[in-house]
Amino acid sequence: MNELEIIDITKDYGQARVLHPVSLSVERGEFVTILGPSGCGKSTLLRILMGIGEASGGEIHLAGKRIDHLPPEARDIAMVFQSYALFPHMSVAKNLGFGLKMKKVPKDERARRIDHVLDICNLRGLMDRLPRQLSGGQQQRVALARAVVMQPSLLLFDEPLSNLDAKLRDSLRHDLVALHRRIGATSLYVTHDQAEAMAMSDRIVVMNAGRIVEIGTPLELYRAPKQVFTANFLGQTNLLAVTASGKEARLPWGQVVALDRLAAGAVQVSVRPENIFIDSDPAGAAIVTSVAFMGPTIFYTAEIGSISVKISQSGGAEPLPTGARASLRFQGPVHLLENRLAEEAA
Ligand SMILES: Nc1ncnc2c1ncn2[C@@H]1O[C@H](COP(=O)(O)OP(=O)(O)OP(=O)(O)O)[C@@H](O)[C@H]1O
Repeated sequence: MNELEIIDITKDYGQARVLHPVSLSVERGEFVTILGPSGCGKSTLLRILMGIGEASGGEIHLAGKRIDHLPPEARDIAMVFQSYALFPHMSVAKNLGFGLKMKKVPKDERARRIDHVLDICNLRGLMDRLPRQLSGGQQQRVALARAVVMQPSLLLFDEPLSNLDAKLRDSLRHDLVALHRRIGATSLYVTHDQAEAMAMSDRIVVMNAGRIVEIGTPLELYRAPKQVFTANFLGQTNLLAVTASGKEARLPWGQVVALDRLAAGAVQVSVRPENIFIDSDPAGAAIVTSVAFMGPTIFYTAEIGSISVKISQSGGAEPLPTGARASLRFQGPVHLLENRLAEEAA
């Protein structure tokens, strides 16, 4: 059964529509990420879910109950904020107990629950500290524990790791997903960081300009994106204009490849840099225009006529020099892209 149902939620500011009808179902226990660039409407949607922002239309159902008309405290949702939002004058233990006290949870039940989250969030030794006596990563663990201790039907995360350095972010990312699985929570996580979304999520919801562009598992969206926006936003890609005939198309370097469905005429395909192989070839159609050695990978750009192609090669080959002639060979799936957003905007 779906734990969360968002049905045709819209948001208008005066004449400006910042959320077009957005619908999304999240299953119980799922970890779903909303991924999109700044200004796409992620925070607006989160605020509406939380009840701190009002929708212009639509419905929200959580655990079988309609909640969009309820105040935040009656929604059974807990949120972890980017800024931690801990009470500065309260110890860790008091921060964890505050929400439970407000909900009039009996004292012994409170103590039991706090005891449990201190363990699972690895905070046992810090329970008497004030927030200012904690590192950023520790504060974020307290913020997470404070949400988890409420045992909500839904956990919301608003870019909770973006204030931390890269290394800490990686390890907290891992802890957070492990905790989500351990407590069997249903989680909706908002980020603009595609690597974070790929690493953590059961499914990713790609948003742009107030609309859901595409929904899928990280693997589906990376390997077989349907929309140009998704192909571009998740990792690096080459968007190539090709001419299709039946189930075949010719890539700019002359190679004929099979398409995943029938098409005719001018179409766009997404070809990932790691699916193109480059070889030194004095008679090749490509000229290497840049080379960046990154340790395990070499990134190239090569030109074929007026088309520039990105290639990434791993496996320890000797880098080709700039200016070298080369031949390119594609291996992997070729997925036709639709351009629904451009059509809608037109
Ligand atoms: N009070 C407001 N009045 C008018 N427009 C607003 C208001 N608040 C937000 N917007 C607009 O709504 C759109 C969505 O904003 P929102 O904050 O949800 O984006 P976001 O995806 O969360 O971006 P970021 O990652 O930068 O926080 C933006 O175009 C923003 O300018």
